Amino acid sequence: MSGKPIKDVSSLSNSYQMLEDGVDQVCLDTRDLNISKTKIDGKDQKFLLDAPNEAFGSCLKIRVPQELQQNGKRFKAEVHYSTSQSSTACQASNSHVSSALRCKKKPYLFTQCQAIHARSLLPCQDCPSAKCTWSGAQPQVLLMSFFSPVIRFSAVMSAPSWATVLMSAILENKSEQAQKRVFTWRQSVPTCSYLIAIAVGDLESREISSRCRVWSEPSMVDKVANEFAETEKFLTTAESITCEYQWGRYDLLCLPPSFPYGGMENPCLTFVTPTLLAGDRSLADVVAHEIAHRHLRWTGNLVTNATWEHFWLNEGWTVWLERRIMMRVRGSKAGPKGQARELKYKNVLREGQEIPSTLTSSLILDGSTWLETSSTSKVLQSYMTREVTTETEIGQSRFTKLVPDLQGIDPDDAFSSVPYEKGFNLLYSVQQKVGDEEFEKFVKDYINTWKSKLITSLQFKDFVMNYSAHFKKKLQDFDWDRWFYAEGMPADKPKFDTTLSKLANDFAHRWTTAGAGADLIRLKSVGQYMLDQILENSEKQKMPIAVLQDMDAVYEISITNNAEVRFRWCTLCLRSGADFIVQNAVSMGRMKFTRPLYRELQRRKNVNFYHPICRKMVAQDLKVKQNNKQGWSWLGVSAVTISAYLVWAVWRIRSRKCPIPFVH
Ligand SMILES: CC/C=C\C/C=C\C[C@@H](O)/C=C/C=C/C=C\[C@@H](O)CCCC(=O)O
Ligand SMILES: [Zn+2]
Repeated sequence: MSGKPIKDVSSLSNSYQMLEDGVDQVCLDTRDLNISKTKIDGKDQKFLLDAPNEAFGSCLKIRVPQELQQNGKRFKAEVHYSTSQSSTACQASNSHVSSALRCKKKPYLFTQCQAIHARSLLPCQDCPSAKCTWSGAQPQVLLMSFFSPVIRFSAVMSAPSWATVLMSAILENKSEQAQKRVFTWRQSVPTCSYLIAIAVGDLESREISSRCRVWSEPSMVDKVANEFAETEKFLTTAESITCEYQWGRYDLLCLPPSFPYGGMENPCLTFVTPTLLAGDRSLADVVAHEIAHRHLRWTGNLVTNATWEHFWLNEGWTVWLERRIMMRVRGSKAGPKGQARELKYKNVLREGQEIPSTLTSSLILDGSTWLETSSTSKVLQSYMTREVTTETEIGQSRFTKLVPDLQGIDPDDAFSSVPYEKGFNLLYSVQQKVGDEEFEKFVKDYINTWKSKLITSLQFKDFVMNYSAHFKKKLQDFDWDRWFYAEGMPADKPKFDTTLSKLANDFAHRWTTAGAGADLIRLKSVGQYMLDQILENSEKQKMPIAVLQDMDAVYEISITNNAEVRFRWCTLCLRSGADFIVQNAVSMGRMKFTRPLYRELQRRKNVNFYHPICRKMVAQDLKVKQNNKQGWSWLGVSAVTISAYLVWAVWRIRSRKCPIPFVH
């Protein structure tokens, strides 16, 4: 807690059983760990740490004595180690990380292990195919003991008496000892290393339901409880679509602003970014997404992609279920901002067709426009519509394959919205071909068949094609190879209702060309999509600052609490050179926003605020060399007071009344 991620030496103790003769070493993934000692059955043993590979770290090899090298032999291997400041899994700080939330008082530590960062927290088999359970044992700083083949490890953590330790597990015991608190955790569902998660800080909680509790720093906790008050409703809805929730508790931790993702489906304890705190629950679809991961036994946490190449099976399915949940929860009733929903569901009724998702974020609304127009997919989107031109783009285009080749590649480098949106498109396309009712039944059968198993894309294809004669017939021309292995979107994509997207395009066109007149837009969803379209148009033709001022007068965009809208607005303003907008910047580290804004900003300041994963990826985006320990080597170049992301609030037109709110 003093700047180093995990300060003291931890010991990790694994039990192994030989499954064949002649295995002479135990190999574990590590990255930037300081290994001091290894033991087999309590006796010191030699170990070897491979030279580090940039993407994958170093393999730790512990020598197994000759007498234990036969099939059936059991032994215990121990690793004594400490993490280092370069740990990409951890972000620890004394106070400044939380500053954007004005909770500067206490240190905070949190981890993010997906995809392959667990190895920088503990030596482990850091791949989705290795799962483990864990339970409490002797109190130690961090004791983890693994058993093979279904590995078990125990997690006992101590912290100062003001601090709370949380973990992606069920709390077994909490005790107070001389000026410290000791927490013991149990996870009885076999879980992959990428789902191990820890957070330590000055944390407070509020109960939402008998199985849901939200956590955050004290000054935020009521806001967080209000924003995520629908969590239990999402959970029960997911249960009605699929099956009973398996993980016991569903708690939610709202992290400091530097958390690099929207949400992370850590078992029993979802991690979420504070950028979801819109104040009106309008960004709760991310919570539905994380529930979809964990609630269902199959979309990620119980049925797991066998390797990261099949990541779309985690995320495409999760997006499908997230949208299903939101349809059920928000669809039938008009909410406080009911106009958007009403219009959407009128369209559904009129056309007898489902509009995917709530349209609250950048979505595929239109058969001819897919993917979000912002965020990480900017480059990817361009492949759908035009020829690839630059070398970087050629490098990236391979990741628009649903099943990319990740040989030798750090999964972080391949990450984009492709597995999410293209994956969803594939599933939705199958649904449209076989019919809604048949698909719903298929979903339940799929879950029951594959729960607690690993799955590859080809296994999925076989399962679908052999599911029933009806499926076989309806999908006889389905071009699986094109979906899996070709770049971009296949021509045979699902059809979506385009009413709203046409409306948004029309408004965007009017703002772009005439510079006014879009004042009929009352709907947040359309407004957001409209901004996407304007952004796209503004690549060719900058929006004049006067028009932006007009837009802000009409919609009051610059005071919205909706981070999705704010992000688009900031990008647009920056692109138009309206730098005066960004003087009082508030920093947020969610990569979805940070990376594109950094690309837009091309300015360099406040780097150490950001999470190590975010720093790495942004450094790549900007093609600069990163110095892990001190932030970026180019830090300090800029004299301008601009942090990276959400850049907020100085400028607002006060002289004009805003007749129609953008809907905040
Ligand atoms: C082809 C796919 C390659 C790799 C997949 C595995 C992991 C990628 C790695 O970079 C980690 C991703 C973590 C994601 C966590 C949560 C997301 O759902 C958040 C999405 C973006 C956001 O909303 O901020
Ligand atoms: Zn997900």
